[in-house]
Amino acid sequence: MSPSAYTSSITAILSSSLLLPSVLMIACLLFLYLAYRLALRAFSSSASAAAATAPARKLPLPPGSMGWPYIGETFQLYSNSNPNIFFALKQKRYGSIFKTHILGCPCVMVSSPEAARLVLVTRAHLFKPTFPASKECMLGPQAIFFQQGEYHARLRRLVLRAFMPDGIRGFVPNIESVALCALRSWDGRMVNTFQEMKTYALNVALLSIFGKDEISYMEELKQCYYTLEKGYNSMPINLPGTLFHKAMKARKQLGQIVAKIISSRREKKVGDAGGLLRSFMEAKEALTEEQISDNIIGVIFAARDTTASVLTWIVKFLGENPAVLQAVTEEQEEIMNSKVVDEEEKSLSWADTKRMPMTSRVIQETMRVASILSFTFREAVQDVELEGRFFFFFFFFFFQLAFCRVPWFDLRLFGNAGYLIPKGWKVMPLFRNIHHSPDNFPNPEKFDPSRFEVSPKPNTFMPFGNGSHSCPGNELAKLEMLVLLHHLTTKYRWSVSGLQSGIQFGPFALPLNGLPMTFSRKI
Ligand code: HEM
Repeated sequence: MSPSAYTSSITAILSSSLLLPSVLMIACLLFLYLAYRLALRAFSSSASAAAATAPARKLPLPPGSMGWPYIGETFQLYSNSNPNIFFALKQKRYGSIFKTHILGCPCVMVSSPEAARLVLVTRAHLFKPTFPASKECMLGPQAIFFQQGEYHARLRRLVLRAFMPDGIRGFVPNIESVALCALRSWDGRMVNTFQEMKTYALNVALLSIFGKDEISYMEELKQCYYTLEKGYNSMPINLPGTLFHKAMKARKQLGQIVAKIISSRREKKVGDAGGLLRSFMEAKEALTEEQISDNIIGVIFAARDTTASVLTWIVKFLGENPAVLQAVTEEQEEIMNSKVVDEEEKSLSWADTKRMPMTSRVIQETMRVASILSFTFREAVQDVELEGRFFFFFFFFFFQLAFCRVPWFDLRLFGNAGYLIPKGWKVMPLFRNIHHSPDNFPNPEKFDPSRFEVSPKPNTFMPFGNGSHSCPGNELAKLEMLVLLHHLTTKYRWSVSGLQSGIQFGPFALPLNGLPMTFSRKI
């Protein structure tokens, strides 16, 4: 091939519409990679001055302030009854990753979807779950929340087996009975919505744990659980007379009740009652009675206030948004009418609960707006370097070129080359900030279920967490909410008692005073 022919064929290839963007892209990627390496080196050298006193640090700590010695910024966090105000102010000032110091612990708070995913999913092995020791001994040190590694994976398989659709679909008629019974008991009364929803959620949790047939010991078990619960947020002082002491005693009794249920099941060889206990008892690698009871108590704890808070918010939001309530009621009435045979209403089925898209969107939007779990806690098990945003830039740039769009540059992406999270520091992914960011959800304070007609951007909607510790009870939670809402909207109307607005935290976000309401039957 002559040089001129060679040159012209290269020109022809280069000018072809497919290759030119690719060459440009490779050149840009190379350029950005070099820039990234240079930035990393710059950070290393700026940190080297401190290397004589501290271990070599490649990256700086995140921006933020650490407050006073030991107490840190605890007062700033608790000076307002709403901790989200503290988080939002910090985020505005320092960006989506910032450091602070709360209750004697240095913390890094993360509120970008990418950083939260990194902590909870892609590098989850570098961050262990962490709870105050008093909470751990109250719920049971062998409960799933506190575990990592093989034991955690084993427990999680057993819990998921009980709470995945196949494990719970058979419970729909039983959950429906529990819902109808609850609604009947509210009829014509002024009730504290949250307290009533707690009773409903507890009954559903016990059903899903002990199965349809288990009725012995249930009252005793509930009474012990109520005492345990009262001590959960108390000062951890284990002296006779204190709430904490009573709670620890109740915890011991709960363990004994679970042991009695296990042994009576073994004697009777009850096999088909279903539920979590059955899943635990049929584990290939047997669990001890203590492990079973720690996890049963833990699951009751995880299932109850969470679901009850979301249900309380749903009742509030539906009451405040008549058009949405109307749409939900119409959807539910259509299902109800399709279930009437010979003037009798048949039980809901699992398939019916899959025909409730509008109601499901209301649940999703409620979980986003209310974000009842504003954040979760992890602890860095070693020094962890959070890479900068160059990685995301690569991805983004590639995407732009691949789809032949005009590349645009978000300068914030050049903002940093990364941060160091030192070993032992707490790390808090801030779910609520992610759910309330206008970048992820336009007009975020507005209750608008229609936004869920399209799926949210990846990692921006995490009401059930993310990764290996994400909520294994999410299918059950959604199911029990749908069943209750079916009967609530088709058969009852409700109104707020008294002028009360506002939020309380205890520890979940809740309408003020648990939302006192009057419910009455429609016909
Ligand atoms: C609307 C109700 C619920 C919400 C919003 C919710 C939310 C969450 C979240 C965010 C986590 C992850 C926490 C973390 O990563 O640190 C979690 C974990 C967990 N949830 Fe739920 N949950 C709900 C209902 C339930 C129910 C009904 C059950 C059981 C029947 C349950 C059982 C659990 C368990 C056992 C874990 C710990 C999982 C592990 O550590 O591997 N939750 N939940």
